[in-house]
Amino acid sequence: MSMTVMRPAQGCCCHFNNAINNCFNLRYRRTLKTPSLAAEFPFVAVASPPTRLSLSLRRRPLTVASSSAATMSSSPSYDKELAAAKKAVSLASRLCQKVQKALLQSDVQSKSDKSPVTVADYGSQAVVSLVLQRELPADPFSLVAEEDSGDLRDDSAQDIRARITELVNDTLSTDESSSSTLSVEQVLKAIDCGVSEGGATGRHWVLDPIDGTKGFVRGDQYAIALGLLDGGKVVLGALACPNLPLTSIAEVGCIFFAKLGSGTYMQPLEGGPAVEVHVTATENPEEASFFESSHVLTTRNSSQKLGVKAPPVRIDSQAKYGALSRGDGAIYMRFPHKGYREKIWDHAAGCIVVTEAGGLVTDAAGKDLDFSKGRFLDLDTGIISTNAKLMPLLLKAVKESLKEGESCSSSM
Ligand SMILES: Nc1ncnc2c1ncn2[C@@H]1O[C@H](COP(=O)(O)O)[C@@H](OP(=O)(O)O)[C@H]1O
Ligand SMILES: [Mg+2]
Repeated sequence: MSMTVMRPAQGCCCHFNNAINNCFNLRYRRTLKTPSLAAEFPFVAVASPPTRLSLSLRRRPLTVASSSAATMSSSPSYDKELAAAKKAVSLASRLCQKVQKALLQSDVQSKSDKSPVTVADYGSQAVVSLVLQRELPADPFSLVAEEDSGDLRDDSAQDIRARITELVNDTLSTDESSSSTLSVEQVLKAIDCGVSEGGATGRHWVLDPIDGTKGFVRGDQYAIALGLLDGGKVVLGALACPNLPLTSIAEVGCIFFAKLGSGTYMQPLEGGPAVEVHVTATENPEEASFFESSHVLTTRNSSQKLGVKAPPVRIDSQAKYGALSRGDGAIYMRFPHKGYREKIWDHAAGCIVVTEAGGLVTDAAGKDLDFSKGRFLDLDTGIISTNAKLMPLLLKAVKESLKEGESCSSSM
């Protein structure tokens, strides 16, 4: 099946860009609570006939492929791994959506009560671990992931263990290949598979079971991010963004997936045709909108030096990489406080999703991210991402800013 995706005009004025940014900020926030926001964005195109998708604000035609065509045109290796990864993050998303919905509907939930996010974090990790092992039984299994079951084994965590186990069993029962009901111990063991150190040799799955926990708790953006390292390189990624609008604000929930050398595709989380996506082709910094974390604030100086006029679009999690890969914005900058060590699960899936869509992801020195050094990224200050045309300008602006001493952003 072939379709046309509309991309935004490249020559729009800064004023328009500011409007876009403001709308993006709204569009990416609280999609779960206020799906009716669609009415507020008349320029956000809604896909009407099933054979034609319109990506909001885009004018450049793109190649679009159904998921089967996408698979056929890709390289033969890692096909089954990608299929397993997509299934794993999709099922984990279901678990997270269930917990988030209950969390947001609960009037009595105290803001300081971390248990819903804890339950979803562990549950998501267990589901991904179990699905990967079940789908790829012949492969040695190594998982580098954020959580371990240490705290859950405490006597006081009995209820939470039971709740996680129930959620994992409920979620897996929605998949036809699931058979037996798992015990608490089996679920804890699945979580503990995530202790791998990764490294430069062999294959290692890299998982953030809920990236953007702050966004998750607020009802905003979060992601289930899964990548596969082979020989220290990210060779595939599946990035589920349950609250990210798809083609219109009314349709929420996307999965981005990419395999080395095969491009990046976006698909509705609930299933449907996959669309090949590309980063924006804009060359003009004045037209560029940029993303930053909701709580790791980027240096203003760099964007000002670059000539970016639009205010930053703040969203949580690697949903930023997904949005960048489909050209929603042009730049992502991340400058954590001095001494902060970036973890590989916060960037592995997002990185390949952007690079396969034609973008670049580097540290502040312009070096590719190195995922071969274990659980942490070994990098120069910060992470920046944009298209190939803007990257030299962005690197120059960042270097000048760093030289002037504005090396660190504030963390909220
Ligand atoms: N002060 C800080 N500086 C940099 N990164 C931080 C941070 N505090 C938390 N993080 C990381 O940033 C991730 C969220 O990314 P973002 O800021 O883009 O939403 C968090 O992932 P989790 O939410 O999985 O813990 C966490 O790993
Ligand atoms: Mg994270």
